[in-house]
Order: sequence, then structure tokens, then C-alpha cells
Amino acid sequence: MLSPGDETSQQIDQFVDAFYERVLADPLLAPMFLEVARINLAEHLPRIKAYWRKMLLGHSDYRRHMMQKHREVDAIKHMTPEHYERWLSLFEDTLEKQPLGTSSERAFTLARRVAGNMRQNLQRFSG
Ligand code: HEM
Repeated sequence: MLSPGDETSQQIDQFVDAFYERVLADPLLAPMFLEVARINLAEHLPRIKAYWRKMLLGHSDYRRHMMQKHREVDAIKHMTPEHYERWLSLFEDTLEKQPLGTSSERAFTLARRVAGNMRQNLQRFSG
């Protein structure tokens, strides 16, 4: 039998796959991943899944400095307010189609908060 954590863990996998399908098809966001960061999807997706398992289930398998990664991306191509808005709106849309059960609302609250911190952290005079 699945424990509630196992169920959410599977939902996280499905959610992240669906979210990245949207992100990588988005003309504003896709170049950040594919041209600026040149991610290897086979390495990247498990990290994103581990990140959300940490955030939502308290698992400890994500131990990287995600803010530093975004600083490196931002240094090459600035992440503008439009990028954050698009990222959050795709995240929210995906949650509607691929919900995280009882964790959906918390996931969106966390995403908004992290995006807000990131935006402040990487702020430039140009916005
Ligand atoms: C403007 C919005 C965002 C953009 C354009 C963006 C873009 C990226 C890119 C290009 C990478 C790959 C970096 C690399 O491997 O070199 C990345 C990694 C990542 N992003 Fe974002 N991101 C955004 C917002 C967020 C937010 C709000 C979160 C969390 C709530 C998040 C979570 C992560 C995580 C966990 C990684 C993996 C870092 C690692 O351990 O390698 N991102 N992001």
C-alpha cells in the first residue's frame, strides 16, 4: 500500500515532467534552459524532482545551491520580470492539470515565495 508521501512523490514526478514540457516549449523560457544553461535534461529533471520532494515532503536528497545556479544563468542572460511571470503562470497552469493533491496550494505558495526572493536577490538597476 502507498503511504501519502509515496503518492505525493509520484505526483511530483508527473507534475515536474508536465511542467518542463511546457517550459521547454515556451519561446521566452526555453532559451534560458537550452541555450544559456544548456541543461542535460536527464540530469536536470531528477534534480528538480528532488528539490520539490525536499520542499513538499522534507526529503533530504536535494543538497545543491539553486540560487547560485540562477545567479550564473542571470549573469549570462538577465532574468526579467517577464521571465518570472511566465515561469509562475506555467507552474500554476500545470498544477491545475497535474495537481499535487493536498500539496498543490503549498507548492504554488512556495514557488511564488522562492521566485520573489530570487528576483530580489538577482535584482539589477535595469529591473
Ligand atoms: C524566471 C524564472 C526562472 C528561470 C528562467 C529559471 C531557469 C533555470 C535554469 C536555466 C536552470 C538550469 C541551471 C543550470 O543547470 O545551469 C534552473 C535550475 C533550477 N531551477 Fe530555475 N528558473 C526560474 C525560477 C525558478 C524557481 C522560482 C524555482 C523554485 C521554486 C526554480 C528551481 C530550480 C531548481 C531547483 C534548479 C536546479 C538547480 C540545480 O541544482 O542544478 N527555478 N532554473
